[in-house]
Amino acid sequence: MTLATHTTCGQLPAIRIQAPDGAEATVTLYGAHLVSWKGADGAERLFLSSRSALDGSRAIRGGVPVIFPQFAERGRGIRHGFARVSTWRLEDSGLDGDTAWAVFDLAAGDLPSTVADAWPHTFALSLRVALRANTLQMALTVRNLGAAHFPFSAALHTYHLVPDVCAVRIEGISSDEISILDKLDAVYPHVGGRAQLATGAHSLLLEQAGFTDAVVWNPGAVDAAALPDLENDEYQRFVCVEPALLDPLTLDAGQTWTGTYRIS
Ligand SMILES: O=P(O)(O)OC[C@H]1O[C@H](O)[C@H](O)[C@@H](O)[C@@H]1O
Repeated sequence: MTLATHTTCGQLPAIRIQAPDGAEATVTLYGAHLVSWKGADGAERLFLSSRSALDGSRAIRGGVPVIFPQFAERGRGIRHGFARVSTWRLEDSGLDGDTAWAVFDLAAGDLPSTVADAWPHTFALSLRVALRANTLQMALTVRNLGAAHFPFSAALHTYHLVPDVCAVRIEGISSDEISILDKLDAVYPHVGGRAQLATGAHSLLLEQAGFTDAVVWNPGAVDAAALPDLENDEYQRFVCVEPALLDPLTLDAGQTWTGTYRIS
């Protein structure tokens, strides 16, 4: 049985990962971007904007953008880094017990010279996506294959699909329960690593390790209207709860860092 098959999402080549229990995920090679995740119950768990570019001309709006090596504008490089707008490679895929998985790689040599010149470090990234039943696990690994250290930030900018953002409740990230009345763009440093997201449809356990921080984002009506790749009312259908490593971490030559995000 083939568990990882080639497909497309819009004009983008993608890989569909299917677990024996029916859980499935689709990852575009552009950005190693998880654009769809369905649990074994068949229900979609991720938001994807109906107006997202799906042709490689700009970052995908929705799913799980991989943020590296900088978060937002916290650095001199392109906004949220180059990983989400680079073309990754499917490295391997398989089945561990009931868990289907695939690994995507991006290395310095894959970057166009304009990007590589602006961030001249010998790195390798890998994203492992694994699923079974109603659980998704992502692991982002950064390797320093060069002779000099480099600093980086990273995040898995997850757009959780919700029936109505007003009904969302998040516990475990802040001392107070988080709800979204209008726009929210909040950074929570040094989180404990376990949070509960009540979407209104599901209660999800969010577990992160390696990523020290969390960001919760919803643009609200006004900012959503200014985003060209989001329908005006679509902000009501997602909340981003993002495991993040915001303060740049310095990775010495030969060192490896891994951040994980588990949603169940
Ligand atoms: O529009 P993007 O570049 O994808 O960024 C989307 C959002 O990402 C993060 O959540 C930031 O905290 C927000 O400030 C930002 O607006």
